[in-house]
Amino acid sequence: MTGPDAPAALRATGLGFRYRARGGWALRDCGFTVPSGRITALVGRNGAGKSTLLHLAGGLLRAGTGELRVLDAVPGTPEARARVALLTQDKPLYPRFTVADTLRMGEKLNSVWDRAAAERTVREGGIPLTARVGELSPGQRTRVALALALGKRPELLLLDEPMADLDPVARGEIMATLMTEAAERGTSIVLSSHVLPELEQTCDWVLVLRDGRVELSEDADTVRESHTLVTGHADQADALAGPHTVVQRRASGRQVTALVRQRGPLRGDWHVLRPRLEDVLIGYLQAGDTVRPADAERTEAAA
Ligand SMILES: Nc1ncnc2c1ncn2[C@@H]1O[C@H](COP(=O)(O)OP(=O)(O)OP(=O)(O)O)[C@@H](O)[C@H]1O
Repeated sequence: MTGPDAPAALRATGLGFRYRARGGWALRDCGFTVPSGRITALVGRNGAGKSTLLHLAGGLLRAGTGELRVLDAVPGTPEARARVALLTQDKPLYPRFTVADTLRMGEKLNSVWDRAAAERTVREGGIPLTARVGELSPGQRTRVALALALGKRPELLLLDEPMADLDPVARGEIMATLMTEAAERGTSIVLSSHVLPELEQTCDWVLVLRDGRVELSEDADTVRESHTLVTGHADQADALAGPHTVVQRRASGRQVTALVRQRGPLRGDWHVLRPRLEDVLIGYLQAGDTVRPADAERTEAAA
């Protein structure tokens, strides 16, 4: 179901998780909503918490604090398992099975099964149904694992770096398959990836994690439109941290370049560029020197 009454694909409140009772937090105080029917780019640097979030959503881990819901269901319950498919990075498949055996297993394990969709995904990669899984390349195994996930006809498809070991042609094909899934069936897709240019064309929602916290969960067009890349004389840099949020700032001599979440007109003499989604995401990933309005106010108060 899509539309305004559709349940959110993912909804988190105060979500936290740590792998060991006294270990660090892999996710901390995460609150966000990803609407259904979207293709979501889950982005963050290594160790940001992307796999942890997907494993929680897929029911492989249980939330430590707070709450996570998938399509309004508790992850890991029979209701959620029937509607959600998760493709993990390790893609667990039986190496002794042939591809045909693997798809037959998918058919047996799932109450809904679309054999044609599963076989098409495999065939598009030129993988014979008689091939043994253990003798496939990592990219070919990815395709078989994806065929299992798609055959299940999930309402929510969670993909942890699905493109990592695919060749460029296969990446394009898989992206096209995912876009068709979303457009024709309203499937919600959340995919983690480090390949930002590929996300630009495909994704219409972005979820950015940094150090286990949510930095951004927003419509991709809104993200593009609300950010600007500005360049100008460093003297006027302080004027940026007024109503705006300086996501990232880089100085070079007397010039400063900043990615700004703009709220209202800019004061000062700035050369302004509209960034690509990729530029905005990189800005958030690099944002060690973030200056927010609140930070600026604290700095001013302390001065
Ligand atoms: N099995 C585990 N045991 C203990 N700590 C873990 C485990 N898996 C992940 N972590 C820790 O949890 C944090 C989040 O890791 P996670 O794998 O979710 O990040 P990620 O964003 O998926 O990273 P990457 O881009 O490298 O795949 C990291 O600090 C990591 O060291």
